[in-house]
Amino acid sequence: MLTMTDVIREGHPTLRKVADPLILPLTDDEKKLAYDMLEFLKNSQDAETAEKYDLRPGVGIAAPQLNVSKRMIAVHVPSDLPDETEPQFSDILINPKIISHSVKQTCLSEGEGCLSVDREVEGYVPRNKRIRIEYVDTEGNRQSRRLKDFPAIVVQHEIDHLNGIMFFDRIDPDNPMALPKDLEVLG
Ligand SMILES: CNC(=O)c1cccc(C)c1Nc1nc(N2CCN(c3ccccc3Cl)CC2)nc(N2CSC[C@H]2C(=O)NC)n1
Ligand code: NI
Repeated sequence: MLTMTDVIREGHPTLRKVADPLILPLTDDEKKLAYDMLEFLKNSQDAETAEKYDLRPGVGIAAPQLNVSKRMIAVHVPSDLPDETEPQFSDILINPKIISHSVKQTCLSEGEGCLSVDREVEGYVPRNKRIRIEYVDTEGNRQSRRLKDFPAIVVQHEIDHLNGIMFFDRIDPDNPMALPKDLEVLG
């Protein structure tokens, strides 16, 4: 299983590289990494497992964060409804692409965290409120999804990792709490 020792941190050059597209079909190693990434997220969200293995909770992770410069991300966003067990969005996205997006922007009211960033970075991270993405799943099938709000923020944060972009690159250095017009703060 993956633990925090497998996650590279801010300053590691791989986090600033543009990752390579994956060639299908995935090799067995690539498939195993994909499943391990999704399992990491689920483990990190389970209080007992997270405590036992010292995992930081996350809802998204990108292969470059495991020092694998390939265009693959895993996302596991639980439902925010208490009695709902089905996640809002959970999948492994191979060669994901944002096909289109809303003009409207959004951001998390509490700012963003990242498994590769061991410090609190204040400030709003403006992102598209709605996105349409296309990707290939681990079985090689092309998928198309429309996402909005938190799941959309998470997928944009992880796709940024595939392009060497860190969330704090998107915070206005002069006024981190600046709210661009047409931006709706989430949560
Ligand atoms: C600096 N302030 C903050 O971080 C911040 C501070 C407060 C609130 C938010 C909302 C913040 N922001 C933020 N919180 C998250 N989590 C909330 C807790 N949750 C979680 C925790 C425990 C069990 C299950 C779960 Cl589900 C895990 C996910 N995740 C992200 N991001 C940014 S997009 C990728 C995603 C990611 O997975 N990061 C590791 N940002
Ligand atoms: Ni991150």
